[in-house]
Amino acid sequence: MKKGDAQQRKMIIDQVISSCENYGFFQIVNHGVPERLMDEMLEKVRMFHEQPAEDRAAFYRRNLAANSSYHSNFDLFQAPSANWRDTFYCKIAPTPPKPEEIPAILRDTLMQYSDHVEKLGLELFELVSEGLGLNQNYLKDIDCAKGWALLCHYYPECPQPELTIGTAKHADSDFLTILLQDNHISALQVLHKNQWVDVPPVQGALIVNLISNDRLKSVEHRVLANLENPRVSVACFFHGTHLEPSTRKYGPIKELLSETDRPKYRETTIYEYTTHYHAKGLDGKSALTLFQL
Ligand SMILES: O=C(O)CCC(=O)C(=O)O
Ligand SMILES: [Fe+2]
Repeated sequence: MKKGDAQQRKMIIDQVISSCENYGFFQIVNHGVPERLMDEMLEKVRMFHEQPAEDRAAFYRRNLAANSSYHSNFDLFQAPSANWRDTFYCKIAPTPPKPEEIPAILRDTLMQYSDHVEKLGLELFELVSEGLGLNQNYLKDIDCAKGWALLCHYYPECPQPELTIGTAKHADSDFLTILLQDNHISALQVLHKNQWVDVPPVQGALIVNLISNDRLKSVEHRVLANLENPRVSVACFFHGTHLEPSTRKYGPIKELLSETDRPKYRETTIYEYTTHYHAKGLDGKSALTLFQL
């Protein structure tokens, strides 16, 4: 991902775009986030979730507008079924968290990891803008990279995994997700041509999802529960202004539309979209349906 070599950059962009067009995600290894830090992040997330309940309780809250929260199933009261997972959620930008909003056991590692992810996120928005034939700063200029949050998931081992699910089928609610998954357990699946396909962990790799006017697929995915061991993952959601009030409207990018490529969705604000996504919960249906034209 080094800048400079124009031909190499073009090749990376082509791969990113074609992978997103065909599969809705891609895996990257040469991303600038040190492997040592990725492993440390997964380990610290595991340690946080495996502390005695009284040490975790201070962070327990269900308010998704809070700067940080620790909860089991953000959509517990909305979705038709619960997922077998707990999550520590922390907003990173535009306003960085106060130290006391992050559990001490995670604090330093989480901040170091987020510095690297933020740089990678910005670079990915540039590459994707360019790949779509837009100005390099297009997606950044419309605030896609303005706000983001980190979700530290923990999927406890499950005595009867066939009766439940780690994360129900969904497409992410943000512009771009950077996912770090456990090195030891293959549980993530993506829906490709109506079939669930495993995305086994690759040492040192990060997974990236995107959303768009159906040109770059917003891939549907899920996580299976498993019997043997707890599984840990860290999802970084670049979701713009999220639940903060903003009147900026988002819709299919006008510069990419034509007589033959008409808008498939109406415009909406990030607030409206996010509120709808949360109210619906992970019910297996696409949140985009409401906005379809
Ligand atoms: O745990 C994972 O690997 C995926 C989590 C996920 O899909 C999400 O947070 O949206
Ligand atoms: Fe997801």
